[in-house]
Amino acid sequence: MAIDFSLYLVTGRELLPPGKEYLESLEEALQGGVTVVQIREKKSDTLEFLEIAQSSKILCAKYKVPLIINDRIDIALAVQADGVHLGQTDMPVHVAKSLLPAGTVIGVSCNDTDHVKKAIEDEVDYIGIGAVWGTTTKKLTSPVIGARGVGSLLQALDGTNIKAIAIGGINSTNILRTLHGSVSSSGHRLDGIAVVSDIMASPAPRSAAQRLKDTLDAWVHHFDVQSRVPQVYDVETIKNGVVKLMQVIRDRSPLIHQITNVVVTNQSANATLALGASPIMATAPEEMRDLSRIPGGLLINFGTITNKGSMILAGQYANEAQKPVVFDPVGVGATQFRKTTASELLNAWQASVIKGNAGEMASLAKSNEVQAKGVDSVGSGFADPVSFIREIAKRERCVAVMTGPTDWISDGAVVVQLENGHKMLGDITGSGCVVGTCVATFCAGASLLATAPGTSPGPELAKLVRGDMLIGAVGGVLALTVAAECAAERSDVHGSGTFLPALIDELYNLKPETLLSRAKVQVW
Ligand SMILES: Cc1ncc(COP(=O)(O)OP(=O)(O)O)c(N)n1
Ligand SMILES: Cc1ncsc1CCOP(=O)(O)O
Ligand SMILES: [Mg+2]
Repeated sequence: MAIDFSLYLVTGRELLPPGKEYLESLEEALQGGVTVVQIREKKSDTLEFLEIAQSSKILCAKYKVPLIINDRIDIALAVQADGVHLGQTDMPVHVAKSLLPAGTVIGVSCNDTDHVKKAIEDEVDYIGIGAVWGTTTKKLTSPVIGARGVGSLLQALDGTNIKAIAIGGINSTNILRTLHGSVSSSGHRLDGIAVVSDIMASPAPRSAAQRLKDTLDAWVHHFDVQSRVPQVYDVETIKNGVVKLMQVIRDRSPLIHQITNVVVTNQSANATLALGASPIMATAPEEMRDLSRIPGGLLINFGTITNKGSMILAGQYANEAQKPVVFDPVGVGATQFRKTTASELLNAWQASVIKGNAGEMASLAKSNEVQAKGVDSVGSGFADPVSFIREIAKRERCVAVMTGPTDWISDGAVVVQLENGHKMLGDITGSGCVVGTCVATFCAGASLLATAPGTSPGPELAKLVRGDMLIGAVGGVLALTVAAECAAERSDVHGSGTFLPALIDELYNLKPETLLSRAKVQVW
């Protein structure tokens, strides 16, 4: 039978809030939009499990929602359930199939690609991928895999008709990030999400289910619309978009929260001010939530990793607030600690933009084509930067920026090539970090523009953040590189010592017409 897996409720009677009856809670959840129900009774004896399954079946039938039984083939047979869900240590699929009537839906749990390969061989109907996030509902025996981990398992399903849902720690605040971040590079997306506590522990299961369902439906709609009508960018649209953002930043002075490294804190804050925005260089975990509530953007630069906990919290809160998160993985290839931390951060939140030099981007992509020495990139870069940057943007589900003598920016579809800048940028410390600051500032401008009163969220909902992050990224890079050209041409600049203040001056005085006339933009 064809099942709508979009909102899959797994029951957990032990989580019911005081005063809430199980069947009352289940009925409200069904009214809220649950599309499939799995009865999971880990502590009940057989008779109790059977009775719960029978009464649940009657209720599910009333709402025409299929019923699946967790673990127990005998109970599934006894209540004529629509399906069973089997874990890696439960009854093997081929045995279950031999016992159950033909057409019974079979789902299995998968935590790695070997599980997925086996599920394909076993010709199951769906897989439950997880745990995606941490959960207290079940004692986990395998590590959580994050949204990016779900994406690689989804890719292993390419070419099959097997449906996929994610499970583990999913709730109304992280559902969008789960859905968005788990789309594979090949474009394979989840068919649904499964939850226990977000619905079962709620005193208002109808609204809890409705909230999840509304987000799911909106996301699927935007995903489909977006893939059918890709955004069209040409050079004029890009340049005009950037100029518009310059004005928004100066008019509305967004707050740019920056967790950055000790080397560049001062010049980053000054660059932010020079563009007309307002910097706050805050690192205490206690203030991350409050800061996320102020419109603007977030920059996470891990040049000196001393605040990992705050980096995780700040990004998660920014995702919740649908604010841009710009990630600058400084020197990511230099140490194992940096590699692990980058992966931890990218698993904890969805970046809107990732910015790095060729060495840093190569390390993130696990490519050996470009090497790095410390925080610097070595050699002449990628043979095919257009394909490289497009692929990494697709894989990380965000805008990717690769800086260097030529800057490359992609949203996974279009690639923008920028040829501005000056070699003196390489003579001062932290110029790459300041590019990150400028990108975060322009992305914040893009976010303010998109959330202006009367503006509908539009397809940006699917990007986890409102606003055009591609234009934001291009704007940030162009502002700094054009200002660098102007600074280097000044007669009062004699070397790197006078270049840095001149660069801040030129950012401060940057005129739209200067940017428009100097910008060397090409679109691929
Ligand atoms: C939809 C869905 N996915 C995964 C699981 C976990 O099943 P399993 O690994 O067998 O663990 P238990 O639920 O039996 O503890 C699930 N139940 N549902
Ligand atoms: C059954 C199961 N399998 C993997 S995680 C999980 C529990 C998910 O519960 P919750 O949605 O409350 O995190
Ligand atoms: Mg099981």
